[in-house]
Amino acid sequence: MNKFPVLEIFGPTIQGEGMVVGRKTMFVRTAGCDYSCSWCDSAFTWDGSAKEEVRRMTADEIIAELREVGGEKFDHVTISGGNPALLKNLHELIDPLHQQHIEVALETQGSRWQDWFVSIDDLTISPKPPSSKMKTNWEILDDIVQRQADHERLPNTSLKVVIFNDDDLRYAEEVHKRYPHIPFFLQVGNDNLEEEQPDRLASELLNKYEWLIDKVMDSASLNHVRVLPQVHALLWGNKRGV
Ligand SMILES: C[S@@+](CC[C@H](N)C(=O)[O-])C[C@H]1O[C@@H](n2cnc3c(N)ncnc32)[C@H](O)[C@@H]1O
Ligand SMILES: Nc1nc2[nH]cc(C(=O)O)c2c(=O)[nH]1
Ligand code: SF4
Ligand SMILES: [Mg+2]
Repeated sequence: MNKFPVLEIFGPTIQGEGMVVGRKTMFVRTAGCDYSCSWCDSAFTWDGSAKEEVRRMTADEIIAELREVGGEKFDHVTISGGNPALLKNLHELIDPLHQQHIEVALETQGSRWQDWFVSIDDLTISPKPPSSKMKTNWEILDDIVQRQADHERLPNTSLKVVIFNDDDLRYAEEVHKRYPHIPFFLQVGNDNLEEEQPDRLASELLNKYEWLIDKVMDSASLNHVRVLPQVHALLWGNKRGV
């Protein structure tokens, strides 16, 4: 059995973002990322600050802990990171979850393909806009979308772009134009990762949400889209494990 680097197992909570926002789910957060986004809200997964907390776990051990923490009170697991698409053998976790009638979602930035993508129920691909300082590899992103289409998995796939400024909006327009048939989400960027008081963060994020809504309403190339905040950030701020 392969071992996966795990930083957090928590829930049940609501999926706070994107295509299945509001869905009751457990989270498994893996360590390690091939990106280093300037505004990453989970930088502890790759910047070394939590390296002592990383546990190398088999799929069986992860599922046992999901049951320990969540009991019978879940039927959906979201795998995030870091970039869980760095893990070649993740089907070892996904397949037994499906056997237990548990749906599996995954968050990734679209920098790597894995064959097990086609068995994910809710695949969120979140290419990174200019404010992140990361560069999109369009060839790889095209390839991921094409492979999902070839396997008739587009109904299980979405794109989610985080927006901090006008440049990011232009990038989002470019992504939506390139993949018009993929459900498209624009998400409010949180640039106050230091704030410890949830109510103060919420009021800032709501202002940014309104700004983003106004911008999207005003764009003729962002019509078949959804605009969302990070609901968990509105409720619980920058707290980990919620
Ligand atoms: C922490 S990432 C992990 C998964 C994967 N590495 C990715 O970026 O898609 C999960 C989601 O959080 C988003 N995210 C990260 N930092 C954020 C921030 N400061 N504000 C809003 N969304 C953020 C990412 O764009 C991604 O959609
Ligand atoms: N509630 C909740 N929803 C989320 N959606 C995406 C998350 C992530 O960090 O990937 C996340 C998270 O950490 N918590
Ligand atoms: S790709 Fe995701 S986990 Fe990696 S640095 Fe960017 S937001 Fe953070
Ligand atoms: Mg998060």
